[in-house]
Amino acid sequence: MVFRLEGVSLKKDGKWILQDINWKVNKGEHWTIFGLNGAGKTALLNLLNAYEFPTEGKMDVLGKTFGKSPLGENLRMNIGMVSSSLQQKFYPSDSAYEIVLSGSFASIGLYQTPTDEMREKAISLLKELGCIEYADRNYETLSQGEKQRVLIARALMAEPDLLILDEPTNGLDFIARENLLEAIEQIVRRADAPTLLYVTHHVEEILPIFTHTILLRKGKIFSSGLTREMISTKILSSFFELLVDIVWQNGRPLLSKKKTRC
Ligand SMILES: Nc1ncnc2c1ncn2[C@@H]1O[C@H](COP(=O)(O)OP(=O)(O)OP(=O)(O)O)[C@@H](O)[C@H]1O
Repeated sequence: MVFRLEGVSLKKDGKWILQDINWKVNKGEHWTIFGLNGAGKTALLNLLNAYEFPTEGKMDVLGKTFGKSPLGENLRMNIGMVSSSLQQKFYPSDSAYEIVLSGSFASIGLYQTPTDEMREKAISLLKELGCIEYADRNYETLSQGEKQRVLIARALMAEPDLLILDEPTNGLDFIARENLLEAIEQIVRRADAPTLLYVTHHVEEILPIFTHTILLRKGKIFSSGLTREMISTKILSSFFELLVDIVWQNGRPLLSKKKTRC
């Protein structure tokens, strides 16, 4: 088991942000968290990263029970996180290579001396994620898509058990998005592949590697299970409260609004 939430609810400033979340993720599964704006996706990630604690319910993440073992940094060393808010935190003059290396120490900036092994690993990850040609370029000069690849390589440096990709395609054009999705698909082919958690509000980004999907709406689980069952015309029409159509093409779902007759 990678993590389990049982009856988890989160209240902030008097408002229930998440309610009665029951969710179990097993090794070998890769999940998408699909929800509209304000559904509670970020709140859920903050719980998994132990930045927040549940107001009610029980949580086990990577063998640590919330409320029993010391969490925080300890847990976060095993969770890789890539998000647009993280993108802003790096020093603009650090090179892509230095940023990837800093993943070994889970630090923003490089303050410790990396070993030869770390350096080799960083170069190999830069190659794997297709960023070797801009490895020496300053972070600030990289495009949005290039930055995301570098941050994924950085997250993989620490060999996390769980890799969370929080809307990684934000701001990418079609080609950059598809290239990034291809790189994400390659991650699960690694011998030490982490469990992937992919957060999105775009159905078409749900790749065939994502075996399971959780549909989150208004702080509650609307439905969860096998992606092929969740991403259907019937379930999504009910989820959106709007008649939609899902067509599968090349293993990917395409969403459109159903035409209603006048
Ligand atoms: N401190 C707070 N006090 C009151 N409401 C809050 C607080 N923090 C978050 N919320 C509300 O909780 C809901 C869920 O927020 P969250 O950021 O988790 O949504 P999200 O699914 O990540 O949305 P988005 O896709 O837009 O990023 C939102 O309605 C948000 O306004």
